[in-house]
Amino acid sequence: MFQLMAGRRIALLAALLVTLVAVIAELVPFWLLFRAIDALLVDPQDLPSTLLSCAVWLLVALLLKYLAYGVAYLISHHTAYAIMADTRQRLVSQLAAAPLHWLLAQGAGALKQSVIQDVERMEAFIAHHTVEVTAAVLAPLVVTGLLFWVDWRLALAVLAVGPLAFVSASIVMRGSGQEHERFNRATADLSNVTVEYLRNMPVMKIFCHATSGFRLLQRRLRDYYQLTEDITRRTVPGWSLFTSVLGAHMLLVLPLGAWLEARDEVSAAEVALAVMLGAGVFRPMLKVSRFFMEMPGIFAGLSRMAPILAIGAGPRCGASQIEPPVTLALDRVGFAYGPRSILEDVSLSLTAGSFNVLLGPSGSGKSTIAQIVAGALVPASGTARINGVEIQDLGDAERAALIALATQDVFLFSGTIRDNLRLARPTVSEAQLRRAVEVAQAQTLIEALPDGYETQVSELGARLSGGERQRIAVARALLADTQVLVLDEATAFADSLTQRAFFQALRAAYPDKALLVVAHRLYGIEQADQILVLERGQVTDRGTHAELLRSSVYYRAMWRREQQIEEWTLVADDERPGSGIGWNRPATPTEVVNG
Ligand SMILES: Nc1ncnc2c1ncn2[C@@H]1O[C@H](COP(=O)(O)OP(=O)(O)OP(=O)(O)O)[C@@H](O)[C@H]1O
Repeated sequence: MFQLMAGRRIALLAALLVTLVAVIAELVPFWLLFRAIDALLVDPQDLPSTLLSCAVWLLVALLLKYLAYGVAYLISHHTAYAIMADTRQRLVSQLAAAPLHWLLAQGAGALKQSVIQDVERMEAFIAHHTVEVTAAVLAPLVVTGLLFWVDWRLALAVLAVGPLAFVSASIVMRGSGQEHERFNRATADLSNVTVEYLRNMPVMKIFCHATSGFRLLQRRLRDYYQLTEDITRRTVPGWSLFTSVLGAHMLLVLPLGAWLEARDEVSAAEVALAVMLGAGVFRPMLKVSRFFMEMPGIFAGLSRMAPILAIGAGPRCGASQIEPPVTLALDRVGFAYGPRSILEDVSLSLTAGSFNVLLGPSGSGKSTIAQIVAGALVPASGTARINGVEIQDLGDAERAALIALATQDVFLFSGTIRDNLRLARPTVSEAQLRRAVEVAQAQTLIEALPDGYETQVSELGARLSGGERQRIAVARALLADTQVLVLDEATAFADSLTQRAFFQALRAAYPDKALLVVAHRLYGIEQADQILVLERGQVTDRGTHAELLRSSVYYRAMWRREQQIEEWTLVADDERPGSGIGWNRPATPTEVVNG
C-alpha cells in the first residue's frame, strides 16, 4: 500500500497536518468551558467579559475545525482517486506485460476482482481512514497530554478505563475470532452459490429445475443468517460492555477529583476539565472501529495485487534467433491441472509446410496440447521448443509473430469486422485480407453484412452465429502471417465438403505454414502428413492416413463411421419397410470397433 502511495506522500502528509489542526480546533471548546467555569468559581465579576471572549474564540475554533476537516478530506479524496487511477494503470500495464500462460491461469474473474474491487477498497482507506484514523490517534494523544498538564493522577484515572474496558470485553467476547473466520468462509460460500445460481438459472429453467437449484441457495442463506445471529448474540453484549466501560471514566475521576480538591491539590474547574476531556480520550477510537473491520479485506486485496505488480518484464529472446523455416517440437511433454495428470510423455514435431492432425476421444488432452503449442500453457515436464528456443521464453511479440491459435471460443472485439481481421497485423494489404477471408470461407457472410467489412461488431451483437464467428477467427489467425498455425476445433463450422475444401485451400494459399489441426471429424485429413491419435493423454498411434488405417483400431473405427455417414442415403418408400422416407443409420464407433 505504501509503495502505491509513494508518489503522493506529500499530499497525504499535508492532509495529516491539516487534520492535526482540526483536532486541536476540536479541543478548544473544552478549554473555553474550563476558562468559563474557572471564571465563575474564582472571578465572578469578570464572568461577562470572559464569556464574551470565549464565545468569539468558540466561533473561531468551530470555523477552523470546519475548514480544516474540509481541506483534509478534499486532499485525501483527491489523492485517493489519483492513487487509484495510478494503481489501475500500473495493474493493467503489468497485465499487458504478463506471460500469456500466467494470464490464462489467473482467470478473468480473479483479475477483474484485483483491478476493480480491490482497487476500489483502497478509496475508503486513503480518502476516509487517513483523516479519521489520524484524528482518532491524535485526539487521544493531545487530550492525554492536556490531562497530564492538569494533573497526572486525574490523567491516570481517565486512562485506567481503557485496559478495564478491553479486559472485560475480551472475557465476554472470547472465541468470537473463530466465529469471524466462519463468517468469512460463509460469506465466500454464499457468494459462490449465488453467482452459480444466477449464472445457471436459464439452464435450470429449461430443465424445470429452478426450484431445486434454489434449495441449495436457500440452505446457504439460512446457514449464513444463523451464523450472523450467533455472532451478533456473542458480540453485542461484549461490545456494549466495552463502550460503557470506556465512558465510565467519571466513576473514577469524580471521587478522585473531589478528594484532591478537598486537599487543595486541584481546583474544581480542573476536575471539571478532566471529566470533560476524559470523554474525548477513547471516543474517537470507537468512531474508527469500522476501519479495523475493513483492514483484513483491504490487506487481502493488496496481497492479490502484489503478484500482478511483481510481474517482471518477462524473458525475451532475440527475434533473430528464430528464422524460417521453423520446427516446433514437443519433447516428452507432461501436463497436469492441479493434481490431475492430463498429458504424459507427449512428443511431436511440426515442420514448416507440414499438415498435422490431432485426433482422440473427448477429454483426451487435444486442446491442452494445442494450448502448449501456442504458448498458452507451459509443460510441467519435458520441453516445448521452436527452433530450439523454449516457447515460454519468447516475448509476447515474438511468440505472436511465430504462432497463431484459433479456437472454438471466439472473442470479437468491438470495432469493425476489418479491425477484427487486422488485429494481429494492422498493415495487412487488401489482397492479403481478401485471400485469408476466402480461405476461411467468410467471404459470403461478410458481404451479406449491412456494411460489409465496415460493419461494427458491437452492433451485430448476437447476430453473428457461432460458425460465422469461427470463420472470422480463422481468417484473423491466417492474417497474423505466422510460421505455425494451430486450429483447435476451429473448423467446426464446416460440413464434410467444406472442411475438405477448406484444408485444400489453406494448404494451397499458405504452403509454408506448419499446421496443427485438432479435429473431431476426418473429412479432408486424408491429406495430412502426420495424424496423431491421443488417448488418455498419451499418443497411442501416429502416421499417415494409410498407415493408421492399418495400425490404429480407433482411427479405423472413426474412418469407417465417417464413411458410413457420408454414404447416408435417402431411402425411397419402396426400399424401406413401412411408409415415408428416412435415413439409413450409420453404426456408432463402438459398434464399428466391435465389428
Ligand atoms: N482449466 C482446466 N482445469 C482443470 N481441468 C481441465 C481444464 N481444462 C481442461 N481440463 C481437463 O483436462 C482434460 C483434457 O482436456 P482437453 O480440453 O485438453 O481435452 P480435449 O481432448 O480437447 O477434449 P474435447 O475434445 O472434448 O475438447 C479434460 O478431462 C478436462 O476436464
